[in-house]
Amino acid sequence: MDSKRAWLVWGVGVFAYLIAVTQRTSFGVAGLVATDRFGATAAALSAFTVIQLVVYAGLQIPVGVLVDRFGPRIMIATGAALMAVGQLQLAAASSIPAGVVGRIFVGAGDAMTFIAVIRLVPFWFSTRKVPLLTQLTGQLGQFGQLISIAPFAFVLHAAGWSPAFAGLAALGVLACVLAFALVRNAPLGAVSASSQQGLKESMSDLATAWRQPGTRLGMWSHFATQFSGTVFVLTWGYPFLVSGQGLDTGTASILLSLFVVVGIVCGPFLGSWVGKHPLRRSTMVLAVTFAIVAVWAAVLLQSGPSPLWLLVVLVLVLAVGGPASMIAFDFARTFNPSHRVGTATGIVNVGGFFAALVTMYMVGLILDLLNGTGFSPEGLYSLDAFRVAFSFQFIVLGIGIAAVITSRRKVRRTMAERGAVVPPLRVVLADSRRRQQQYKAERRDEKNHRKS
Ligand SMILES: N[C@@H](Cc1c[nH]cn1)C(=O)NCC(=O)O
Repeated sequence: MDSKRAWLVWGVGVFAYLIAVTQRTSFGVAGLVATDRFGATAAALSAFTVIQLVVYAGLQIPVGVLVDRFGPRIMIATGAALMAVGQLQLAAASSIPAGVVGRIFVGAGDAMTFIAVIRLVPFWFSTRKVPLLTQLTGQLGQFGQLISIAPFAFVLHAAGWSPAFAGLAALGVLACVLAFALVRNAPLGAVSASSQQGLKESMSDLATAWRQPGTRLGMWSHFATQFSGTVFVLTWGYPFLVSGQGLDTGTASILLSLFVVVGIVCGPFLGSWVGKHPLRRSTMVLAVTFAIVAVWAAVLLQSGPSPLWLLVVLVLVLAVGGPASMIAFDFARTFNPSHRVGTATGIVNVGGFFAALVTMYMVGLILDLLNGTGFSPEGLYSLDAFRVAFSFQFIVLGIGIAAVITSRRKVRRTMAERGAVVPPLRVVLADSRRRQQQYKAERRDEKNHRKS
């Protein structure tokens, strides 16, 4: 536990996840070049990202079961290898179907990585460190986006399509080799991170993980906090900022890069806060979700473009949703026995990505419908059209908030049946105020006593 070896294993895991995020986000950066190469329309191009995400989200639960069955090492290495194959296929592809096949491989390999990497953390580190390291894993991985935005984009424009994607495939091979060589599922002599159970037992574990209210609380927490930022970064944020709000492309790109910075600043804070206040995790999830509702309301209720400071606040709040969504994995870990954590993590991870896919699709659909009916003379990506289309998020946020509150009630009831009662927040706050006053009064008395 907490040994040098533990840091090495975790470091390689984080590297593999960072490379997975690079592979995931690389196609977004290549949009314009892809239009020329495949002679594709915008709709056909968005299919690349949507299909990749559908594969990713669809594989979360089977992959979670496989992580429990075979352990993280083999899953991380296989995931990296699949992504390398996918990027090689894309490097060679010159038709849309061939390109989509490449992205399917990338989505499948990506699906294997994150769940397996955060599964390593509780096996290698003491319980005290786990929430912080889980956060750091999530946030450090997001730097993969910056590799897509800068070095990958540079190679793409300087050397061309095939060398750029072949380069990404090489990074995948490197991650695969490092994972095979250096990652071990658990320290020597510790309970193994893989189990010998068959399909029947795995299915029964899946059902048990789903029935556990803490797993569902995690899934809904992920659902509520993560989707709005994911939709913004992966699809509609850039056109909203540039065409809708009238920002120049440089400012819009800087705002989108802020996501990574905010995550790395807030992640450790949220991680240590969760470690200190495990009974208040869902309160933090709700606070962040309400902040997302409030900031979207403030932006979408403006009759014209929002001032820049408000757009910066929007991006900051959406970005905090990333670290807040990592709290969801803490629920999966603490409410399930270790042999079922991979399965529970897979269930949790479906939440945010499912909500993001539905929202991406619905925003596009509403924009198309409004354009078809001539709602806005300024065209498909006008601010008014975005204001209507983005309002769809309030429905998804509302569902998320209601589901978090309902599943939290269920979790607390189950805990109370076992004798662990979670006191209401107002009682805790009143108690802490009373203790502070008492402490101050005692200090005052002590001073007076010394003086006299
Ligand atoms: N919550 C995210 C990770 C994250 C952290 N900050 C911003 N995003 C998540 O669910 N990750 C899963 C993955 O495969 O990336």
